[in-house]
Amino acid sequence: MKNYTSIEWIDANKTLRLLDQSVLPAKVVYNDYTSAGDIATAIKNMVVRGAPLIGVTAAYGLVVESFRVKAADISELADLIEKADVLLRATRPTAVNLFWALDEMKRLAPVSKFETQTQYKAGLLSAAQQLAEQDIQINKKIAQHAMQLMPKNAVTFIHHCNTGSLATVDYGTALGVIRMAHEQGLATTVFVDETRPRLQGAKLTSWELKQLGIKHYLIVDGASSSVMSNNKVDLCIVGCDRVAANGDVANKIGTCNLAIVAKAHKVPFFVAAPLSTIDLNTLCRSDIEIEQRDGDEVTNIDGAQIAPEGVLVYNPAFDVTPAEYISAIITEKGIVYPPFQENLQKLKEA
Ligand SMILES: CSC[C@@H](O)[C@@H](O)C(=O)COP(=O)(O)O
Repeated sequence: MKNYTSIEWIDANKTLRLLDQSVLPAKVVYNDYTSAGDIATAIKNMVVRGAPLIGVTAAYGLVVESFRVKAADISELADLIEKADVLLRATRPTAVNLFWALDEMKRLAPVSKFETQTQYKAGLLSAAQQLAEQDIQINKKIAQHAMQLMPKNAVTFIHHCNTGSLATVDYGTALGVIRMAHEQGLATTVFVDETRPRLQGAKLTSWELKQLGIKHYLIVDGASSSVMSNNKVDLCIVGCDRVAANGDVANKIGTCNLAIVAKAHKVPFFVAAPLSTIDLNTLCRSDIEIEQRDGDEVTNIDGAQIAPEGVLVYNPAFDVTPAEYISAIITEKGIVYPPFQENLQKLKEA
């Protein structure tokens, strides 16, 4: 299997290399970035996407900016990094990993810790590298914990959006679970929601599963009830962009529909989430800002208009699945079951 890296630091020219996810699977294109402004645009335009990858990319946004700008002294450099931080925070509002990663950069590499600009830049780089490396280890731990939820010999999943190597630094969260099930020898089948309007399932998840050699069927989002009626589906598994303190889960639009259908068919519904996605400061679903995106995403597919000119479009990029539809949340520290309010708090404190 060829491994396409979603993100790579090129130290020789202080450049961040990102796989352009907006043109996959038709083209495999890497773009190099040397400014926080261009990285902010890449996040906004979904050249990179997926909550954990957005966070790590933003962290590197500060790093490239530190090498790009010319500051008179370390305090001026810190001001310029702060401006970049503000710019990066304004890109996508729902995935809490973005804010978490930028907060982590301040915690791991506070300017007060350094005397020179050179030291500060090296500190920012090392912090971003730490976040990137840790993401891979966390994903593998999530998958390891999830293995206890798998049936013995064969497993059939329904998966929504893309949560694989492309949505993370590597391995993936929900797709990492699927990948580990396959690696451990279970006969693995995945029904892949195409995930309108951006088609992350059709374009990205099928692409990843194909490279991993995992059997999968691409389905339209509305097919999940039919699939659950006519096939033995063991479980639904999704990633997420933010888990509120009460266990409500924000994820790609359509996740809540899938969860409701799963409950009606008595199919367990699991969420794979690193601790960085659990935000105890967000109390419940009404506290989560849902990103609204351009109507063109709905009226056009790959540049071809499919709806009448001027049609009104409502295009929320995410929905929130109420906690009562979620069987468990799988984290790197273990599996959290209801009551989520109490158990998420305990997990974060442990
Ligand atoms: C491990 S990725 C988890 C989520 O970020 C993923 O399910 C998702 O909703 C991605 O949305 P996207 O709009 O493609 O960034």
